[in-house]
Amino acid sequence: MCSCQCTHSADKITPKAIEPVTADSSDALITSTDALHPANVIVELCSLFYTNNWVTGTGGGISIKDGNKIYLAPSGVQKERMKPEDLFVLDHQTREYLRVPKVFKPSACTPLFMNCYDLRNAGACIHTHSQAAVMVSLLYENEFRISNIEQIKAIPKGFEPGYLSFFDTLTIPIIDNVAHEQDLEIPMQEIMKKYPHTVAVIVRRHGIFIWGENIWKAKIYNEAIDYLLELAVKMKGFGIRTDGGLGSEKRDVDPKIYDH
Ligand SMILES: CSC[C@@H](O)[C@@H](O)C(=O)COP(=O)(O)O
Ligand SMILES: [Zn+2]
Repeated sequence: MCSCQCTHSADKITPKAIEPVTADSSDALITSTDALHPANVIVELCSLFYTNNWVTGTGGGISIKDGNKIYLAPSGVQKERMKPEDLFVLDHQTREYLRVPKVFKPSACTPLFMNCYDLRNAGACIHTHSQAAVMVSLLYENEFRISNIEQIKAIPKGFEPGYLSFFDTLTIPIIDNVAHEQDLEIPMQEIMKKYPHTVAVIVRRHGIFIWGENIWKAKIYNEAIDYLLELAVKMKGFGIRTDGGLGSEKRDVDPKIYDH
């Protein structure tokens, strides 16, 4: 019975909202002298990615999962100035915040990072506003495909253990952007189910989401994929095919003509 003495069954009672945990009482979650603590790694990598032009102007974000705890960069933060105390910590099972920073709101990327944890059992997710990803999303329609480039070998096959070979084709799906980033949650889930082997999703005119078993794998995938995206844009500029074929690509000034 519920507390109002009515006949509602207890299992239909909405759980009482847990009081938000203040930053003061939960600083231990993000305070460590260990450079490999997730809070310190997120700060380090956000700063590094800023210098690569991947997360400038507050765009993009990084999240790391450590056991049941999910560490998230906050919304609207200048990534190169971010500190461990700016981070959110979320309990994966209960979806309750274990820690909220004093000033920042949760990132709009949060539901998209949760997609990676829920659907792929990822250990970390990276979102960048890479210009190469944006350019590729304008040059390819539904998929980015590239083959016969050495750097492909840094990307996992996905369908079985091991990495792609030089002659394999790396395929990354592209979805359309929406007005509010959190509304990408369902389209991203759908494309992740349609491409069960991919470690990344490109969002047209926006950027890219990349995940991995842990943050260091995700970092490698992000660097390797961005290298391939940037290279593909240059290759297309010279009319060179990205599928490994030797012939020139048909050049067309109509931006509606996409590669296949
Ligand atoms: C430059 S604003 C970019 C945001 O709308 C969003 O795309 C993004 O990547 C970061 O969202 P945020 O809520 O600031 O973590
Ligand atoms: Zn974004």
